[in-house]
Amino acid sequence: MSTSPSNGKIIDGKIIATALKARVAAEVARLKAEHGLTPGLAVVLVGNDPASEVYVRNKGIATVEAGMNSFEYRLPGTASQDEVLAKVRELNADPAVHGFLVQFPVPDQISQQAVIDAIDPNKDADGLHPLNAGRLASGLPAMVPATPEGCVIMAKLAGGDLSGKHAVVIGRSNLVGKPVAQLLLKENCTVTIAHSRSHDLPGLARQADILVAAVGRPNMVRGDWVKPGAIVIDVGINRVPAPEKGEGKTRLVGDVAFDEAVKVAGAITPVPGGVGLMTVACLMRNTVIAACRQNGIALPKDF
Ligand SMILES: Nc1nc(=O)c2c([nH]1)NC[C@@H]1CN(c3ccc(C(=O)N[C@@H](CCC(=O)O)C(=O)O)cc3)C=[N+]21
Repeated sequence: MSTSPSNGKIIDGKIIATALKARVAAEVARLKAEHGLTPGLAVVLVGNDPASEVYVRNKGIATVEAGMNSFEYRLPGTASQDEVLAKVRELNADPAVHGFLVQFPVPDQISQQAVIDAIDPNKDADGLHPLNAGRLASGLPAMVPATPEGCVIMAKLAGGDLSGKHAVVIGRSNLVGKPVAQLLLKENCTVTIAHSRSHDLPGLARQADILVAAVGRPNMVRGDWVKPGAIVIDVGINRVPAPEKGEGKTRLVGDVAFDEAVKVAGAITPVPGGVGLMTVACLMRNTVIAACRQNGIALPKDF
């Protein structure tokens, strides 16, 4: 990417995601012109969680802007697991849908894992199916989860070659912590996965050349957890009360106490305007990758 990745030490997710989405749109145009193929992404939303509504809308807009077909399916919050699985099987069989995801969280009566397991691994836009997780861990071609991919793209733009650097990932979820650790390992980092039971989290974090915070606890990582000059990637998206904006208002904060960490870090992603935007851009890219694999079309090596 030719665009500057950062404005001083703040890694600008808007600039990087915009450049990636433009790259995706160009590839979509080529697929249409040369192969008559329009990639399609479907999103399934169960219930009407307000945050999910925002994300699903953003994904739909980005899909259309990239020139792809966007499909949105809504099921009531009372839907049974069988009803959700029936929708998954329908999308598995729909030739216009090359990638899809079921937006999380799903209501309590539905098993998130059962939903993931039912998705055709080739259409698994989120890269969460155990086959894709295993393929990633084995160094095989896989659908890669979008948020972790976005984290690593940002870290590389800020830090160049990551080889030999110590990456400390705080968080061990299947959605972010584990896959981001795998991707950093692929970049030849020395990787530590830390979590809520780790002894001396601040001490572990201070060893990091690349610190990834993916815990879901607002402002948990303080300025004195950051090694001077480290690259800090903040995956947290936490809504907290913002009385200064008015009664009942909220604002978005990450897992990192930004105002403290920005003084110490060499580079840091903001929230909002950081990793979240890359999640959407990488999801667009995944849809193109899935469409090409399903149709035996080769992508440029640097895509
Ligand atoms: N199956 C599934 N796959 C997901 O990838 C998935 C999911 N479920 N459930 C929820 C999380 C969260 N997520 C985000 C996507 C975009 C932004 C995003 O665009 N953020 C902007 C704006 C945020 C705002 O203003 O609300 C920003 O950070 O600047 C954030 C978060 C995808 N997730």
